[in-house]
Amino acid sequence: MASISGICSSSPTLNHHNHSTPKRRRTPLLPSFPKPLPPRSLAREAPTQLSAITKPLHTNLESDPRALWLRYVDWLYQHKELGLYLDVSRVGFSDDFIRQMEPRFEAALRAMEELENGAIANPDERRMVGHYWLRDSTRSPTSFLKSQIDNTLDAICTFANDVVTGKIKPPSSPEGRFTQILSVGIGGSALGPQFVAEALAPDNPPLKIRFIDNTDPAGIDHQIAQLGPELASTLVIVISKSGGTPETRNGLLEVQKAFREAGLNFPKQGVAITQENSLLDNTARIEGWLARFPMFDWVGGRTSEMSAVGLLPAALQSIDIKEMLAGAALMDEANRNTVIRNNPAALLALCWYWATDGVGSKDMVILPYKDSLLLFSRYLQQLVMESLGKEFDLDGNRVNQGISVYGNKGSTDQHAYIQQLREGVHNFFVTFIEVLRDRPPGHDWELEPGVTCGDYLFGMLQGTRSALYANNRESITVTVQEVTPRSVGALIALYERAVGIYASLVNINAYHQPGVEAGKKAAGEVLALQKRVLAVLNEASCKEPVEPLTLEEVADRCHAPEDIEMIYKIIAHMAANDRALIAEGNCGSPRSIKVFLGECNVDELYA
Ligand SMILES: O=P(O)(O)OC[C@H]1O[C@H](O)[C@H](O)[C@@H](O)[C@@H]1O
Repeated sequence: MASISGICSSSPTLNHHNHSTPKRRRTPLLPSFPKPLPPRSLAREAPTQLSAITKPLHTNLESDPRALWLRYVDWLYQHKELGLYLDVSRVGFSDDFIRQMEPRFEAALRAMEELENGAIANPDERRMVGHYWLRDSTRSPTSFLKSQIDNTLDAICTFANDVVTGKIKPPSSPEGRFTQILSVGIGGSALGPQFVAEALAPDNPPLKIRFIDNTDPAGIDHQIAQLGPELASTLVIVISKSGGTPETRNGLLEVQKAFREAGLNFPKQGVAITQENSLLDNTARIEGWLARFPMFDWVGGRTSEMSAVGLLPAALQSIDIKEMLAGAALMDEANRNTVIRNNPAALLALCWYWATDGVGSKDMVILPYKDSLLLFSRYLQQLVMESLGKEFDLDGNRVNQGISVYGNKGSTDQHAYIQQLREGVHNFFVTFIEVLRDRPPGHDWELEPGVTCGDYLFGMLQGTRSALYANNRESITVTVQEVTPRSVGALIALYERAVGIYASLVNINAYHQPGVEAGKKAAGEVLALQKRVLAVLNEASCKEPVEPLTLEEVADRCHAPEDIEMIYKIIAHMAANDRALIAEGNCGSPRSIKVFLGECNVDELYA
């Protein structure tokens, strides 16, 4: 047989996929490209259902230093107990704009109040939205929900304490106690714990945390390899609200395989965080895992950091979770204020509306000047974009809402993309996150007369803020004293509420994610098609002599000629992983290839 060339690889392999009955498909898996849209006008139209708000097309930002200082002082929001400030002076909204927005804010704040009182705030899924109750259970609408929250928090504290003190031990570790956490989860079941670990974990936590948040086999292998012999003292926390997310299931199966190969007893080291009676919950119960913690129907994944999802991993790293909850509760209280300028979340939402024309016309760039807040922008990306990125509003009008979020950290980004922010396309507004305390007390020193390392960081932030403003680029600054469990809890609560208020302002449901399903469904169809391709190839490879097939022949025999491009991609992927052989041609010229399987699977043939 001819050898392989191009991007395909050569070694034969066995395949064990089930045979499924081929069905004729109507919709191709790779849709043809839609016609290009006409260029978007600079000022997009406001959503049809809401009365238009007048805003000058080009904002004339205040340039007189004295007037700017007065604007700064006038609008500065301070939360004394949290030591948190919000400066919106470098966003150019006018008094007239605020007057026009006031009725919408009144409605939005009323909607938030109803949500907190237990209204069905997620109408599509007929669900309450209760993440605010997690940090003040007395606000839950029923005593049953209150006891669920309180009992879960108690259970988390007791379990974490028992693990950290070694009362709960891994069965076969020479260390005699758990030393590592391997967290398996994706999206809202990973981003909060990742952000909080990066922000708050001490340098030497009692348990170090690692994450599997993808179905990338090489990434999973890397995490397991890094654990090495410490797998024996690893607590595996599998997190999934639905309990059926494929990536998380795959991560679990891979980890369980590693445990088997190391001769370890997985259930004695496994913890599940999921909704009661989900697939994951049932598996954990039947297999007798070490512990199970609930996720609640009324807490969405992207707002679950203050549930067991975020609190258990944090507590195991000795992060003070009660302080996180206290910070969030204080912020929630402030965000119930009905006067816009005294309500930090409302102020943020106001700035977002102004900066993006209420239609997402500008991106939100998040720039924390603190390494430990590196993952804040990634965390906010899901919170903001999955909540606000919606095709339809609550009245069924097509609005294609959303605000794009990206960012990394300063001053690092000043040596990368800030060039474009200062001088390039004007399609963003910035949020600086400033941390006043540079280092723990007693560690500072002057690396040149009168100047510390932290002074440079401060100077970089202030310099960038001024330079951007001088070029008409708007910015918000959120300032905290220190990165502590309390301030991180407050930051999370601030953005959760700002998203909720903004969603009301633009009349969308912030608490569902219908768009995510389309990709998941399409992925399922690709895998189903792959099984059919394998069955067809297996049949041809079992012939004497073996019958290599062209792509057209595979597509015909799969009864899926319209899916030939996807079939090509499936075959190229299998060939790159030594699971199919290219007999002729190469993957660079798809029409030339003839493909077969290295071995015939007779069982599969008669399955
Ligand atoms: O926690 P899970 O049910 O596994 O869900 C994990 C993630 O999956 C989905 O893709 C949703 O869009 C996310 O909102 C969710 O956080």
